[in-house]
Amino acid sequence: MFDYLIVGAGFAGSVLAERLATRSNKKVLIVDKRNHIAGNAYDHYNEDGILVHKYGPHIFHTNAKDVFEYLSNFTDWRPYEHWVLASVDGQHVPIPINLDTINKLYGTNMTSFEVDAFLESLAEEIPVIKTSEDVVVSKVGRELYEKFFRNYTRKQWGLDPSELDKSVTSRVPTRTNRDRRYFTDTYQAMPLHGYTKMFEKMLDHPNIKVMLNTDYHEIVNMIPFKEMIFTGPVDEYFDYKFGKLPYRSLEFKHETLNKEQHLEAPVVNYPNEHLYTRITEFKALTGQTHPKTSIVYEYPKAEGDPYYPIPRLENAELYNKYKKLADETPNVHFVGRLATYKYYNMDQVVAQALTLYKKLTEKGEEAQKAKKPTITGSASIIDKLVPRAPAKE
Ligand SMILES: O=c1ccn([C@@H]2O[C@H](COP(=O)(O)OP(=O)(O)O[C@H]3O[C@@H]([C@H](O)CO)[C@H](O)[C@H]3O)[C@@H](O)[C@H]2O)c(=O)[nH]1
Repeated sequence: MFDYLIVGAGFAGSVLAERLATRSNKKVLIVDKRNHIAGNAYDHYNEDGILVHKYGPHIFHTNAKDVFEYLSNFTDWRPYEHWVLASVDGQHVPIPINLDTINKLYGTNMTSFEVDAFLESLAEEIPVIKTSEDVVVSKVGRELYEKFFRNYTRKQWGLDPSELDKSVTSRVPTRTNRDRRYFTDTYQAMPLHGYTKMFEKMLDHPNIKVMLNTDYHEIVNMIPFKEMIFTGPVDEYFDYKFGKLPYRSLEFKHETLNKEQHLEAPVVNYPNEHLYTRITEFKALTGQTHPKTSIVYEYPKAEGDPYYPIPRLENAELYNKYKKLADETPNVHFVGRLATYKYYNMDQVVAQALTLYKKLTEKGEEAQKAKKPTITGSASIIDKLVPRAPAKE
């Protein structure tokens, strides 16, 4: 009998497996359809010996000290601050838009103050910011919106930014200084030996059994367990009872080139050219030295493995119906990007999983308390006399 069946060995499932097994001494079975752990963060050495991210670039960044410290139990880190160029008007310029972007694009030599005023002169007044178009147009105006955001977003999501929630393009700031970083979080780093090695360490415990190449439907009625943690698409779990939740998928075209470096930046975005959105050069992220280099092109598509929940009102309304059902389903816990239909970054998924772990242990402790005899009161006396040992790491 397993205490928990965990469906999905990505961040959400693996964090919970690790906590439940090592902190609460629970017996855990974690299953994954794919032939590997680590979910979409899976990385591996390709046939030329270059470390690549099979499912596109994964760059760790967080402001949450507890999340960073938690993951640091399983990996050392390589400090890495991500930066990106966008191919616009035949030039490669920094994105997020900053002082250098504007000067390069317009052939000017403006100061920070001047760029600030320039952007303000372009910005449109939008009383209530609702959509991803509003976010950008209200900060930098329509021309820059069209150069950098409109077509990229159409490619990436199959929707116009005016049809997407403001949260999508709000992920990319606008700056009037020369800061070229994609993220400004306190902790920005890549796992020194890669994500898969970090996951291997998380799941390396006698209480955890890992079953790969397994759809949970194949085993759910054969293997006894007490509770389930589900990290797959929530609509799939409920057999699409209310209809399909839309997800955006990606196709990755990996290539290895016979030269040391290919791109000017770790990632180059292509808002207005090509069918792909961006190219990533992995050695720039991992710091690996190698005479060849590996890159990946990302082609967004509607069908295929679900990668991105699509943030817009009608989808949130449909998800809420599934959420209600999920909340009413006893002994099944839904967590992660697909199961809670949230466009979360890796650190947010880890935080969500740690929060669920806390909730599960509190629930367990309450159940234990409820089982205690009520008439003798001896347990509480013992509790007072014998201080509890601190929980082991
Ligand atoms: O040039 C651009 C860039 C972005 N957009 C629009 O903004 C949306 C959010 O962008 P981003 O946060 O980069 O999206 P994504 O989920 O793909 O980010 C992950 O990729 C890496 C890294 O950023 C790669 O450089 C990182 O690990 C993740 O955060 C985007 O969907 C567009 O709608 C735009 O229009 N033009």
